[in-house]
Amino acid sequence: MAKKIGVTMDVGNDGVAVITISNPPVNSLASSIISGLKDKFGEANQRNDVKAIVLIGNNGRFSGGFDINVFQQVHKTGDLSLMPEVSVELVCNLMEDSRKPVVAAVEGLALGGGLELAMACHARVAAPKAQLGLPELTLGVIPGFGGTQRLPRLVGLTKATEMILLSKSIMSEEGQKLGLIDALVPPGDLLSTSKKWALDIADRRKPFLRSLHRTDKIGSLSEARAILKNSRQLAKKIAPNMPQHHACIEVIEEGIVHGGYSGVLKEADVFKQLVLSDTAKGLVHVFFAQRATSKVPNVTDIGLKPRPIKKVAVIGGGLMGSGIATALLLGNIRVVLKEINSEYLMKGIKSVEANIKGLVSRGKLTQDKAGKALSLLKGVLDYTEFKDVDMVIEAVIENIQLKQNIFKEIEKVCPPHCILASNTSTIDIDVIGEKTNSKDRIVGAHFFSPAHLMTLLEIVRSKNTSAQVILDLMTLGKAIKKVPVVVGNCIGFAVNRTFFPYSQAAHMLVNLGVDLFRIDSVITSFSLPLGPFQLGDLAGHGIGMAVGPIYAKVYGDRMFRSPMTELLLKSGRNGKINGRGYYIYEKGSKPKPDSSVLSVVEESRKLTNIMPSGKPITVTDKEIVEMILFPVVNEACRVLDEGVVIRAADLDIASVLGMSFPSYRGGIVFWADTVGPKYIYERLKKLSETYGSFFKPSRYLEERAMNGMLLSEPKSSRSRL
Ligand SMILES: C[C@H](O)CC(=O)SCCNC(=O)CCNC(=O)[C@H](O)C(C)(C)COP(=O)(O)OP(=O)(O)OC[C@H]1O[C@@H](n2cnc3c(N)ncnc32)[C@H](O)[C@@H]1OP(=O)(O)O
Repeated sequence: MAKKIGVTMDVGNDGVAVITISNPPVNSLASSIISGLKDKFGEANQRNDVKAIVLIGNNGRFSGGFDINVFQQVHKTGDLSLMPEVSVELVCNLMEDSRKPVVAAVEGLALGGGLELAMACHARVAAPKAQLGLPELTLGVIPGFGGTQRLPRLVGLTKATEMILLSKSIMSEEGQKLGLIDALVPPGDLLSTSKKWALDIADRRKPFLRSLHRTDKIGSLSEARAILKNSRQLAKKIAPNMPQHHACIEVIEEGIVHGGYSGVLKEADVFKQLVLSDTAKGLVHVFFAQRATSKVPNVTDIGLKPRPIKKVAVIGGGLMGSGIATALLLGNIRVVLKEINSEYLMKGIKSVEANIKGLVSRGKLTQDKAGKALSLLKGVLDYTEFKDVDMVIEAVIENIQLKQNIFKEIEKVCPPHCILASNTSTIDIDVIGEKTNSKDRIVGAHFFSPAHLMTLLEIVRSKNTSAQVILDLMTLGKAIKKVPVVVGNCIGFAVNRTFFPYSQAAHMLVNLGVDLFRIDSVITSFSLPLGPFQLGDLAGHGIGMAVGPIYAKVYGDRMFRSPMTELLLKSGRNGKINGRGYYIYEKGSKPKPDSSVLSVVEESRKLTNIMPSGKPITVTDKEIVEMILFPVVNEACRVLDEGVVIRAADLDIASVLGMSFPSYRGGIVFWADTVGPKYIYERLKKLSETYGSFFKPSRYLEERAMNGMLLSEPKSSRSRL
């Protein structure tokens, strides 16, 4: 069916013009919609038969805001003139300053520019459960249609700054309590009530309120300054490396000090500067990249329908198994948790309960929902319950033989339609299923720890996995609020494989004489939440030892063999699990660098003996970032070259959600393209000449650098240079 895009106006006998935005699926404000709105509001203002106006969105959604595709066009071309003039021309002049009252009829959602249009109306009538918010900061910009000025005037400065800085949306019920929504009515009454409201304003039965002119919720200048001081502190904490939060506070302050209209003008200026920032480019890329992961060639485009998955068995109640079980339960899926003895089973169930309790105590889950989730869990010690499960997720230790045996057993006890998944983070899926006759229903379901909190789900497709199984798992992933990314089968898959050089490079630097705590601090300043050593502590060093040989077997030509992990374990430090690693972990306090670990470091340095002339090397912070992250980019190039991901943007999303690579840098490949493939290639070449093959540029990187191509360009495309 063709999409109907445009703005229509119907004028009724009652003298109300209903202006409707149609741009499926979310009625985003594309340039054509904006010019349509200008035309229709201009016409409504002129026409003598129009007394009042109602603005509504088609198909139960008011508007998802300005068309983010336009940002992408501006980023590609650098041409700011692609951004239509909206804030003054349409929002202030044609809507808010109109002599005819305008009422917004809000249903479904009013986000970003959508809410901003609604706030410029003289009243807002909403249906229940409509989502209202200004999420622009998540795209690296600020609200640009007057939202920075009107929201504080409608809900008060404290609530407005919280909603804008945290990009937190609210429901229309809360909106009504705050004064953002004037009336809440059933969806069936939305249009009629809005029309009546508009006529009531026109006939002076209700007040004709212009949001920008209001001052009743702003408070005194000193109160406002105190609130903005807190907001600045919040911004420093949540977004130390991003410009839009601070810029937004400045713009809000302008309006408080010099009046709303002055604020609107400053907002427009700052908005234009921010649209072109690297932060906006990275965040807009992430927005589209995340949505692109749902499009998997030969899976989502061949007319298959997902089969329902209602009951899942999880094998293993350790950290991963209990986390996966928690995620499934929270998604209303019945879970059978299997362990090998009652002690382990009790431990697993307790972990699930603790995960759920944690969510309740942090206010993320109601007691009611927690109870419902736990009622869906059943612990078992044998396979009886497996006879009617739709899927099994194996989450035992990384032992190939053990996994092979489990798959051989479950193949016999599960129904033929049942999906057989492994949560391995490393082992080849084909090898795991080698001893079965069910290769088409064997798949990797790689969750990231803690599995009930981390949103990435790597779906590993072996050469035999059927398209139906992939689609079913993608659908399940979405149902439990994960972002599924389909990847190819190889040791480490997309994320762990790309990032295996991360800790190795850090180990090399330490062995070359660089302070390990400095490395962690430089990397966290780059905005990764944990440096490589603290990350190692969190994962537990035993894991590193277990998977090291598996990686060495296939990627041995480019590995740095550091004795440090083994020495660390020998000295009784397994990381956070036992309270000691590179850092000391005590309940209730932040990890503290443990200076006594330096004796382990010294021992390692003696064994590797790689410091030039026995002296520590001197490096800048920038060089530390490059020596740690360029090898990661280099491995990402191999992942792209081998087609482990469908598109480069998938690896960006996987790195953001699986490794917490800063989203404002757009993900690992996007960031590398921003830095420049040629520069990265030249730096790696130089480093490999000095420090060996660990840094040797990959063929893919070399080709891209030589041909002036971006790493993200699809293989077939030609260089523009
Ligand atoms: C000047 C102004 O102040 C600036 C702005 O308004 S910037 C825009 C502010 N608005 C936003 O940030 C909202 C962004 N969108 C969303 O959060 C979510 O899409 C949503 C809550 C609206 C809907 O979520 P959901 O139903 O899960 O659908 P979702 O898959 O995300 O989106 C459906 C489609 O709409 C597209 N879309 C959503 N919002 C869009 C927007 N504002 N512009 C362009 N496309 C948009 C998505 O890209 C997706 O396209 P696809 O099907 O081709 O992949």
